[in-house]
Amino acid sequence: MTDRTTPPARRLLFVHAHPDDETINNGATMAKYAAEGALVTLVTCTLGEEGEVIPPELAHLAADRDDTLGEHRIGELAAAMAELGVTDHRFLGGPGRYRDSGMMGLAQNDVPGSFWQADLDEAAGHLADVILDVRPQVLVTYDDNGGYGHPDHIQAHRVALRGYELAAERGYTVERVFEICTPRSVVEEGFRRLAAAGKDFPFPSVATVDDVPGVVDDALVTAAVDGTAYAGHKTAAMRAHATQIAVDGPFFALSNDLGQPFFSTEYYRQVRGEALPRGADGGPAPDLFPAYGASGSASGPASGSVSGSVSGRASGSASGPGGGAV
Ligand SMILES: CC(=O)N[C@H]1[C@@H](O[C@@H]2[C@H](O)[C@H](O)[C@@H](O)[C@H](O)[C@H]2O)O[C@H](CO)[C@@H](O)[C@@H]1O
Ligand SMILES: [Zn+2]
Repeated sequence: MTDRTTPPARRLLFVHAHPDDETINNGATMAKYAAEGALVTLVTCTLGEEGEVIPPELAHLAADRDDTLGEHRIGELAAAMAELGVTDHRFLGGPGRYRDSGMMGLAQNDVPGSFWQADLDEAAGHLADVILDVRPQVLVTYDDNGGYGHPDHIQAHRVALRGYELAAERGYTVERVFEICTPRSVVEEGFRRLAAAGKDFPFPSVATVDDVPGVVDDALVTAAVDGTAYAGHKTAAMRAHATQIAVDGPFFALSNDLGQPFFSTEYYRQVRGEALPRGADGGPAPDLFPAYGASGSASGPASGSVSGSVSGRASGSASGPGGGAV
């Protein structure tokens, strides 16, 4: 239980699959809100035990060697959170409760105790406990494909939306739920920037737009959080996840060595709650909380709300439990 006599006015909950996803997807957003005095809570669903290992000197940590990568990534995550100024980070059901399921289609998907095999309501119940403890106004997770079809990302989405429902049944409704996304125009510009780097590009191979998770048409983007001022914090936090991420200038690569552009503005699509007002220019809102202009030009809650049943089956060969609506 969190002892908060007077919790910060603004409280956000991020639900992620592995240590590193929070920084890759929301590092600048988390640093921004933490710096502004909001309570930023991260729930990570696995320890990332099945990940690959970039530094050769740490290769022994891998699941098929010492199988101590999960423990090591707890330390990486703590270091990354320190860089972002995030002090409340938890593992769903406690460290090691749900094991990394590996990439879609691998045998690890079917291992008892893997997150992909989790009982949805049990896992979502753990998240609802956190929601009732923190009482966030904002919840952030992946889209129903987990961004790129990883089983733990898909399951994290399902657990997040089901946890939202269970918390509401227990008396607390999160005001707004957002899915992580990236507008197509931004991704394309990022790859143009990458191509312009030419021979100075630091990685042996280049990712493509299709390698970027959660790309959506620009019109579907609800909020764009400008974290430019926190780009250094995000970069440092990515470096803290040294077994998973290599950073070089404005680019980064995962263990697949596919260089991709780094973004310090991070994007969100609202899927639950009262519709967030558009930005002053009619574009995406600049904040995950409704702004009320000092001029009295209240841009308060727009009319209408966002709802829908969340469903989706994993892409790929594994047919994980808990498929269907959540
Ligand atoms: C960003 C992310 O979700 N990383 C996951 C992912 O890691 C990828 C996986 O090892 C793949 O085989 C590599 O080609 C790719 O470069 C990695 O990013 O899956 C891991 C296993 O489930 C997970 O631990 C890691 O956090
Ligand atoms: Zn992940």
